[in-house]
Amino acid sequence: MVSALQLAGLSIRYDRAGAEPLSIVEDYNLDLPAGGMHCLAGRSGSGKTSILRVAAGLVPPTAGEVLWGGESLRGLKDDAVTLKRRGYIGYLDQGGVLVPGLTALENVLLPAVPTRETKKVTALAISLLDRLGVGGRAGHYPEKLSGGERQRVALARALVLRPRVVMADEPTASLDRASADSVIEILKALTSSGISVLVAAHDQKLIDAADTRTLLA
Ligand SMILES: Nc1ncnc2c1ncn2[C@@H]1O[C@H](COP(=O)(O)OP(=O)(O)OP(=O)(O)O)[C@@H](O)[C@H]1O
Repeated sequence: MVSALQLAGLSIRYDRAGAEPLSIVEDYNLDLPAGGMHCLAGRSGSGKTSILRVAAGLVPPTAGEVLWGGESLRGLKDDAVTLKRRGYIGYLDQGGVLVPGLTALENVLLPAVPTRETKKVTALAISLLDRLGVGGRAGHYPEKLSGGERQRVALARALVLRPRVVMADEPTASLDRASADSVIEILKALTSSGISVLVAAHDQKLIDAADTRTLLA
């Protein structure tokens, strides 16, 4: 069966003026099946976000390749990667940042702006907010939401285009234990519906919840 996400022989290196390049990973491999959950763990600065960004096709690797559903991103132009990403990857930034002047529902609808299926997408956005337990907050602005609620709204936004793979950067950071636990439950529920999850985490409970993990040095 084709992996939902594959990182093959991946190297990520940053050039540094007057110093040796900073190597994040060298010849790193990851095979994430449909419905699998993998966690990138490691100290702050070990490279979790760097790997997520490369895996999401936001930045090309120094070497190696990224494959989504068996299709390599190598050689694709930025526009083509962006288009492919829209239908395939849902990305949840660190901190679940929302746009301040927009309601929770409007934030969730943002990735769908270029689509013409407004009614259908709005119905899906409302049902996602409901399922994530923040349906009653749809009309609220981000400053009126708790950290846990903002994180769920950001997760609904990452899901609104029905991605096959969700990538989440420390989705439980800065949440109290109860909110963090419910985000973990939601991520596990996604995997039960066949969505693959790649997370970066410090949170030991989230690390333990994953099927497989990489500990970055
Ligand atoms: N574009 C870049 N150019 C140069 N160095 C970078 C770049 N992006 C990240 N780095 C460096 O690479 C290292 C890894 O950063 P990264 O954000 O991937 O780590 P992280 O494990 O996600 O950290 P945290 O847990 O604090 O979020 C850090 O030393 C960072 O300063």
